[in-house]
This record gives sequence, C-alpha cells and structure tokens, in this order.
Amino acid sequence: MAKRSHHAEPTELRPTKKSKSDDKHSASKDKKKRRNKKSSSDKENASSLIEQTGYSQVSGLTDLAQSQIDQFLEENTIKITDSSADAVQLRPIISFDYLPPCNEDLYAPLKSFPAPTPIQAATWPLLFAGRDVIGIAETGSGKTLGFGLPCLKKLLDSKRNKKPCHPAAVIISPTRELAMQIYDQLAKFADAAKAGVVCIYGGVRKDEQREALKTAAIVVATPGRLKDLQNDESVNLGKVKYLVLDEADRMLDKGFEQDIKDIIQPMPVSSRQTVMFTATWPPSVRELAATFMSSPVTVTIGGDPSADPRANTRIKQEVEVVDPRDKEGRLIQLLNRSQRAQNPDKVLVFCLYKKEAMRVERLIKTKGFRVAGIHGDLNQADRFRNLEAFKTGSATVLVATDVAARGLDIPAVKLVINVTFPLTVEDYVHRIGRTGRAGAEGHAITLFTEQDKGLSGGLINVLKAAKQDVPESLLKFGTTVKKKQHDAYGAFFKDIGTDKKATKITFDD
Ligand SMILES: Nc1ncnc2c1ncn2[C@@H]1O[C@H](COP(=O)(O)OP(=O)(O)OP(=O)(O)O)[C@@H](O)[C@H]1O
Repeated sequence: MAKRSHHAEPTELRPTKKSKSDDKHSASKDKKKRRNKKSSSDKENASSLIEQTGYSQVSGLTDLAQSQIDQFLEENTIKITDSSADAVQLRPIISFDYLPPCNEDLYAPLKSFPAPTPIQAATWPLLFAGRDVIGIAETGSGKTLGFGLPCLKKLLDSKRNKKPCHPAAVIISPTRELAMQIYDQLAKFADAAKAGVVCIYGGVRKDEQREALKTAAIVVATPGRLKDLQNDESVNLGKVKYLVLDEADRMLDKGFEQDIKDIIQPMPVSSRQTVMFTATWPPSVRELAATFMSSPVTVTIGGDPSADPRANTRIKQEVEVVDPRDKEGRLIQLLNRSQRAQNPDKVLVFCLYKKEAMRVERLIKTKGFRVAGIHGDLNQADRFRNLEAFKTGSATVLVATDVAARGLDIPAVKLVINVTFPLTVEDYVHRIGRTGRAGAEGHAITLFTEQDKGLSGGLINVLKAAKQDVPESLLKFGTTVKKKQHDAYGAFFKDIGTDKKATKITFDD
C-alpha cells in the first residue's frame, strides 16, 4: 500500500464514546432503521476497506457489534495512535476465526492457543494492511507471533523474487539466543508459508550461514553478523519488504544504532514495511525510530507509552534493601528456600558483570545446587547448552548477565533474583519479565543496595504502577527519577564505585 505523509496529526483509536443518540429512547426508535442500513453500509465499508488498505477484514468481524469491539479495547487497555491523516480504523482480530483468509495451512499451529493476545489482536490487522507499526506490550505477551504471523502471510501472498541471497524479510534481535528462539517459533509456521527461514548470529562459523542465505526468504539475525555477511556480499538486502526490530529500544540504543543504520540502508523505503516491537519504549529512542518508519501506528497495551516502563502486573515484585556484603548470603538463603524441595523451582539469577556472574555461579555450585551460567565470556556452544539445560530442568538455577534479560521465553521460571541491579529500569522490567509469561504468575526478588540509589526513583515508579509494595528502606533513597546520564541508554555506562572493577558489557554480533 502507498506510504503516507509524515506530517499528519495523530489520531487515536480508543473505545468509541457513546453518543447522545445511543441513549435508551432513541436507541429503540433507531434500532430497526440502523439494522437495515447496517448490512449495506458494512458491505460498502468492507470493500472500501480492502481498497484502502489491501486487507480484507472477514465479515464475521465486520458484523460484530461496535460495543463488543469497544469492550475488548477497554478491558485490555489498548491504545492505538495513528500518525496518518487518512487513518482507517481496523477492528482488532479478537478471535482466530477472524483472521483473513489464507490459502495454505498457515494458521494450523495456532490451534494450541485459545485466542490472540491483545497485542496480536490489535496489531495483526494493521500489519496485514501493510502499515508500519510500533507495538508496545508487557513481557511474555506474544509479541513474537504479533510480528511473525503477518510476516509469513505477507510472503505467502506476494510473488516473491526468488533471486538467491535476496531475502524478503529481516528480523533483527539483540542476542543470539533470542534470534534462535524467534527462528524456532517461525519455523513452526514457515513450512506452510513455503518460506525458508535462516538464523544468523555471531560466535559460530559463517559457511553454513552463507549457504542457507542462498535460499532463505526470512532472515532472523543479530546485527553484527548480518552486517558482516552483508559487507562480504553473502546477502543482499535490497529486496527486503518486511523489516522487524524486536526489542526495538535496545536495537536503537547507541550500542547498535550504527549497525542498524548500515543494515537498513539498502532496503527500499518505498516498499518496505517497518515494524518495531518492545515491552519498554523510552523517549530517548523514539525520534530515531521515527526516522526509519513511514507514518507508523503505535499500539500500546496496558498504559501510556510516555509513562515509566511498565512491568507485567502478574509478577509479584519484592525489593530488599541490603548491605552489599550481605548479598551473596541472602541469595543462598533464598535458593535454600526454593531448591531444597523434591521438585526445585526454576530460578533465574541476574548479575551485572560477567566476572560477578562466574563468581556467583561457583558459589551456588559449592552449595550443591544444579546451576548453569550464561554470559558473554562463554563460547556460543556453551551458551546454548547451558540455556538448554535450564529449559529442560537439568539445571534448576541459571546465573545470567543481561544477555538473558530480554525476550527469552523459558518455560516455568518461578523466580527471578536480581543480585545486582541492572543499568536501567527498563532492563529491570525485562529481567523480571522472564517469569510470569503467557498469563502465568511470576515472582521477582531484587537485592538493592546504596550503590544503586540513582535508580531508586525509577524503580519506585515501576513498583507503584504495578501496585506492588514499596519498602520504606527503598523510599529513603529518594523518588526522583534522574535523567539518563549517558547517551548509551542502558547498555554500557554506570557511575560505579571504584571498588567494582567493571567489565565492559558487550552485546551480540
Ligand atoms: N495467542 C497466544 N495465546 C497463548 N500463548 C501465546 C499466544 N501467542 C504466543 N503465546 C506464547 O506466549 C509466550 C510468550 O510469547 P513471546 O515470547 O512472543 O512474548 P514477548 O511478548 O515477545 O515477550 P518479551 O517482551 O519478553 O520478549 C510464548 O511461549 C508463546 O508461545
């Protein structure tokens, strides 16, 4: 569909307010008249909708009462802000029955789910209609299929250019493990879409990846390796028509910004649909995001995107203010509680630094618990193996740096323990989001010390927004939210005491 002007005033889609003519008396008077009018105007609307958007909303969805749509939008706190002047309001796909027709059996793997999640319901019609979309929803809310299903359908519907090494869709993720996970999810659907998917990440040999790129329609990748393969002409991104930045705020921070610009540069703007999904959307990245998109629609689930980052409300968050010297003792006490049972719970322990993670892992091992580790100093094979051990339960404690903070969907993580607070409150929201996924309950315990006090205000806001208790001992550090002190949002910088020997945190290539 044609891209629209950048300069339109945004329009918002919220549940429509009842007009005066909807009151009881006029409602009964007008009912019959409206019913007659409705069927013909629905048909007209449906065909003009296809004309305007290229998306065919199924009649079952068109026939639903507006009140049902309004109720869905309201119950799920869905806010849709469209920056296009001629915005067309598309109804959320509130049931899989209302997915647009598709020749192949693309939707078969959805059978295991009861209904689309709110972010899927709200973004699918927009994505099917070819719009650029920013999707913001809590951790574990099904964002991967939110952007993945329309991607597959788009490829299925289009006459794809089958030139070797010219993929039609690129999905970029900040870590290798997350790229692999997205790949696994899409691979379940990709056969039906007859679209080859390849996963491209650093830390392993390039030859196989080069070979797979010859036939792949969809590339899931971490930025550094994709850029390498682009530079040596193993892949040409000139025919990409669907681009996704998953964990978009991380992809747009200073650590990745240049790589992303280089990767996107050859992708044709006029025919490219650009999609960004995330659970946190700090103001610092929004301007840059806009430069990659054409009149995007922003879909937010669960609250205003301009507010503080929001944690998933099903996670019980506890914060304990402790002396730094007591952290490891307290960690072991907490693990004793969860690991001594016959079926120990899965616990994810976050540290800030690689050396710290290694030390903590050793400590936990000496206590006899089944522990594995994941951080940037391990080779890729060990990283995958240790994550797998945790997923399958052969290790019940995983000690990780922020390389595991985002996106990883590990079944049944009961508890997240933050041994050292992350660099930003956004990272905190992602870390604790490894529990309480896909509608489950979760639990997070954070050991907070005086050294972290610069982030107390932001943390307090996250706790309050999720209606969690705020301990007095945390309040005493102050409620002011400090402006970010460094351009490199969240990734590389923290004002730390000299007693801590910082290892630069690096992300994946
Ligand atoms: N419609 C659905 N109903 C129920 N579960 C679903 C549905 N869609 C996806 N899921 C499952 O929900 C889990 C979380 O999904 P996903 O990993 O996409 O979350 P996310 O929103 O990307 O999280 P994060 O912000 O942490 O990256 C996955 O196990 C996925 O299979």
